Amino acid sequence: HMRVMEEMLRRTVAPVPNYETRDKSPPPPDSNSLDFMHFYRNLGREQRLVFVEILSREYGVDHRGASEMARKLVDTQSRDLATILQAEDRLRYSLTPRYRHLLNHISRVEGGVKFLVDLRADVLDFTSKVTDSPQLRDLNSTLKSLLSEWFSVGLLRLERITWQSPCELLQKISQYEAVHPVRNWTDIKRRVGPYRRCYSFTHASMPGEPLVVLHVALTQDISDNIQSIVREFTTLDAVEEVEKITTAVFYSISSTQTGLQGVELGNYLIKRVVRELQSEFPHMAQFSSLSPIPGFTSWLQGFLAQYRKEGRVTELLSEHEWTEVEEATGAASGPAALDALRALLASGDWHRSERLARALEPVLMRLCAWYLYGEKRRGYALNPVANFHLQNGATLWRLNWHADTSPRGIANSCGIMVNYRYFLQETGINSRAYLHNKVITASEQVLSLVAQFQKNSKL
Ligand SMILES: CC(C)(COP(=O)(O)OP(=O)(O)O)[C@@H](O)C(=O)NCCC(N)=O
Repeated sequence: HMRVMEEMLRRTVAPVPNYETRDKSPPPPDSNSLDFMHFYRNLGREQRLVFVEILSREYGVDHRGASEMARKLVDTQSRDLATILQAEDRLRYSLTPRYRHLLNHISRVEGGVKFLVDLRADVLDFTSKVTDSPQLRDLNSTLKSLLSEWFSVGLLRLERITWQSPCELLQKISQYEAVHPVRNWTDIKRRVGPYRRCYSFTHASMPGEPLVVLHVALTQDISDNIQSIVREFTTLDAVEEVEKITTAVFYSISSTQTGLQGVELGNYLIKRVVRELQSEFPHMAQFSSLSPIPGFTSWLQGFLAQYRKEGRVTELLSEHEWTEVEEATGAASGPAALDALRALLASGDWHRSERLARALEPVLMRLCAWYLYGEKRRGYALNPVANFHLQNGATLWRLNWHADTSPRGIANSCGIMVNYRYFLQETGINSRAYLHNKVITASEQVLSLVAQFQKNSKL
């Protein structure tokens, strides 16, 4: 197969036109791109990896040519500006990988942009799982830079999905819903019904394909639980009373194209929807997410195990809290009580006991505040949803106990949900503070929960 692949690449990846005639040379025939796409689509996963490795290795930058241009540029430093600019442009041209010309040609044929989105999804998959080849990383960054230009916010179209949208679009929206799964027609009808909005970004190169989907609830205050949004049986044909709409609650966002990861579509969509809602409801004053906290329970299990191993069991809960846990579980004190607690958290059973839930609320709330505010990965919030909203400039605003009482909500995050609030005048400052200085903007409620955690763990 290698020979067939190499033959296909030789035939379809046109040589780089030389610098002097680069603007005059005719583009290669569309058939080159179409043959390349057709060949690639018929390869299995392993073969695709081999194919893109050859593409990235043999059809990248001509390193010798680039270093030659670099030397020439150094030699022209004493010359006039026009000569220097010319030498710089030659160097720039020599640093363009040969496959970038191919990717540009592919983007111009029917279905080419969608092909490149899917190609990047494969490359991301390979670089994250299989190989760490620097050339493959270069191919990924070339694809990402091209896609970021083509999918820039000015070229995206905002679409509102309603009950009158085509069935196939409503079905896609239901299937893409990654945060609170849609179970049936009534579900999706509610999500696009009264006091709800559903928006997506689409792009001319991928007609009918929602690239990222945002679900919004229109309310009178910032929701503190998801049941009132996805469960409550509001009459599906109610007429919206504008005076009841002062707040927008973003309760689900999902991007649908893996290959567009890093293009920040979700961030752009939230900002665009805020503007859309402000024009529909000029008096709208509050914008916030109601977000899950995926990973909190499993993080907590590891955290408790760590404290048990270090014999610091008493530090996590106060005397009184341990007593409550021991009485509610009948466990002995110390490590045995901690093991009982971990077993309860693993099963979610604690949630059925009113008394135990009341005893655990302060403990789990301050541990969750610490998880969101204090736990980091490379300096940024460990929790991916927190990281996403904080990058957008949102404020870590409020933790909500008993916010998602579904089995999934209890299992994933002990039923706790969080509001990342968008104070529109501050998102720019907050985003820069977070991205440049890793500063998390948090509310008094969150900071006091974090302080309680820190006080306890210094006991
Ligand atoms: C949260 C999402 C929408 C952010 O996407 P986006 O703004 O495009 O960020 P990025 O992928 O460009 O970094 C995306 O990461 C996603 O779909 N996550 C899974 C569902 C969820 N909301 O956590």
